[in-house]
Amino acid sequence: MVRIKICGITNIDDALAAARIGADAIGFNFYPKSPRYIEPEEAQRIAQALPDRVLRVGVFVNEDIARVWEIVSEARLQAVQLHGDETPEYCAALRVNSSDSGRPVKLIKALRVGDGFHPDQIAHYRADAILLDAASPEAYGGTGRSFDWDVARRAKRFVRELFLAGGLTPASVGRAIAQVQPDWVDVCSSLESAPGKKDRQALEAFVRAVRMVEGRERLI
Ligand SMILES: O=C(O)c1ccccc1NCC(=O)[C@H](O)[C@H](O)COP(=O)(O)O
Repeated sequence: MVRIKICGITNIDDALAAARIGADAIGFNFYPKSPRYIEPEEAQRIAQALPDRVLRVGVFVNEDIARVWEIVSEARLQAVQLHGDETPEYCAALRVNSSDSGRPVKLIKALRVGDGFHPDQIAHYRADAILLDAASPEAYGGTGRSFDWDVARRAKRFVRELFLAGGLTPASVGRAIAQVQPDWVDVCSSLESAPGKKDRQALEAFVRAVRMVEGRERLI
């Protein structure tokens, strides 16, 4: 079963709607330059209103490790998504410090697929999961750009758990799943009516498209 992560949640209405419609994970963005930035205190308030089954993920870009753990603890996150230029050494150091949080926190390393990408890179990261996103000169993520899914398909054998991201839409996600067979699909901008604000119909259409490809559309 492919799981669904809805990223860039900034308000409780969108969070609860995403959970109700069937999201398996919610992403909170703690990169101050993102139009989807959320204060840790607000993320905590939203996180505690979500059903337990929904994974709370914090998205970070080149953040100081101590600050990452501060936010993990404050917002009671269950996963950290590193979406910047974090090195394998940074990931290893973050892992060592993870014992400070007193509970297991999933580490997701995002890699951007552009000209310089090679699946061999993946082996260098001690992460629980790898997220593949499109590279862009303009922004680290949330760009709505996609990349050649065949790269993701080939990279899958190097990965314990794969998140497929980058420009997925209700219309394209079915084909992406069929081609790549990822463990997760991750989506942000195609479901927005404005940056940081999700569109209810698009959310529903996305979840329905994922369930359809699995041949088990549910009533939502
Ligand atoms: O969404 C952002 O603004 C963002 C900014 C900086 C780093 C990461 C960011 N988003 C991370 C995500 O997980 C997005 O869901 C992923 O990049 C896919 O976005 P989209 O192509 O818009 O579906």
